[in-house]
Amino acid sequence: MIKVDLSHAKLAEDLNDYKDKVAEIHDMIHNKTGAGNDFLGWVELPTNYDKDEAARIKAKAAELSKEIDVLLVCGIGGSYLGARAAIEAINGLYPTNKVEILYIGNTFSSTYLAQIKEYVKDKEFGINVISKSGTTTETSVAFRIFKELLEETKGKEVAARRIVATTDAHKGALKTLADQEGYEEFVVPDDIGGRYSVLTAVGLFPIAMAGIDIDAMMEGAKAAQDHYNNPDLATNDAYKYGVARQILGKKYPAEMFVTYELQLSNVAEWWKQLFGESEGKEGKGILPHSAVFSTDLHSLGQFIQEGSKVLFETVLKVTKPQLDLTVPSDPDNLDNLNYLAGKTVDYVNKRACEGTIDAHVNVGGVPNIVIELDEMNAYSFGYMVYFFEKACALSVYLLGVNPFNQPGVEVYKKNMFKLLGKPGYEK
Ligand SMILES: O=P(O)(O)OC[C@H]1O[C@H](O)[C@H](O)[C@@H](O)[C@@H]1O
Repeated sequence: MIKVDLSHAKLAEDLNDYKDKVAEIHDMIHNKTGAGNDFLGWVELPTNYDKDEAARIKAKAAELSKEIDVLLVCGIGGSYLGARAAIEAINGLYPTNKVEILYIGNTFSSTYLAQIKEYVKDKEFGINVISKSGTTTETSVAFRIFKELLEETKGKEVAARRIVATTDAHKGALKTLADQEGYEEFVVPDDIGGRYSVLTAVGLFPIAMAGIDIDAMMEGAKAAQDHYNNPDLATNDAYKYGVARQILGKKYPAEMFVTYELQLSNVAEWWKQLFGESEGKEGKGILPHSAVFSTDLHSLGQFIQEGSKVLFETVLKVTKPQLDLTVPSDPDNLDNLNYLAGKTVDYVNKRACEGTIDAHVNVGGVPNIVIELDEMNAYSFGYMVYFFEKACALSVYLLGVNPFNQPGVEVYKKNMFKLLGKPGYEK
């Protein structure tokens, strides 16, 4: 399903030197003995996720899909990126499923929110409000605005039926509100942090609303859980990737995650939070960056090829496209393109990928890690998520950092609260 190719990575160290350390960290993860060990619920989630809740998710999604045309997914960071990554990667950017999925709660941009308000005001819409803490300000502000709109246009009873809250099982403002209003509630497990939560209700409900098979996604994740439950660096590709990026990280401050499909740009955003928030602390970490090729080769390609040597690339290559087209033959051939007639567009895309890797690695001196995924569907998405989660935990432990906290995120919030006059933050 996933193959990691390090033949273009130009590693300055032997992977094998990390064998013992990796086996040790594998034990730390599985025996929960490392820093942040109360956030390791994702490790066995594909096996022991709440099946009753999954059934409720499917039932509510089926029921709500009959009633609404637009679902507003109201969350930020780990509370929306995974769902968005999955929905776009699997359904594409112009999907045919009945319910349109839009994202709010991920910004204070008044223009963005006002435009969405205008767009949905005469439509049949519902809201999935998602927040582990239940107090994130971006999410709370957007939810208040759209809850009011829904209640005003449809009445409180219909609104309560069309609002689904995904939050902590026991505490937080959103939990209190959901209990009081009688919303359908789903749970963010205590032992799973936001950036590791896509395979919980956080991701599964919006993904189900997009018409995607969440059982297949969890089966894919389970296959990856079994496959990567293996301390042997020589055969565990998730660990190979985790180690390789740390070896490269000693020389290069940035890692550029590259895909060749526009619909994977939010997989990159999800990946950036996963690695950036897990690793960027104590003055350490590789800056996670991303690009979609060949699109960005026409903007960033020059820098990558010949600019300062600050990055290595991690290329996610999906072998089989979901759809394909053939370049037509043209008798006049005025555009001189007949040499491609009869070839598929994906054939061209793959040659662009091969040519770019060769140019960047062998001419530009930019190391490439290539991660090959055979296809993109619900099953393989679940598999891929688990692969990156496991690789991330290993990689960040290898750096000597707790992968599961994010103390730095609070600093801007405190400043903002002070400036906004939030009670308790005045001085
Ligand atoms: O789910 P929430 O509690 O609303 O949090 C949403 C996001 O914002 C926080 O500030 C954290 O940095 C993220 O890790 C989290 O995913």
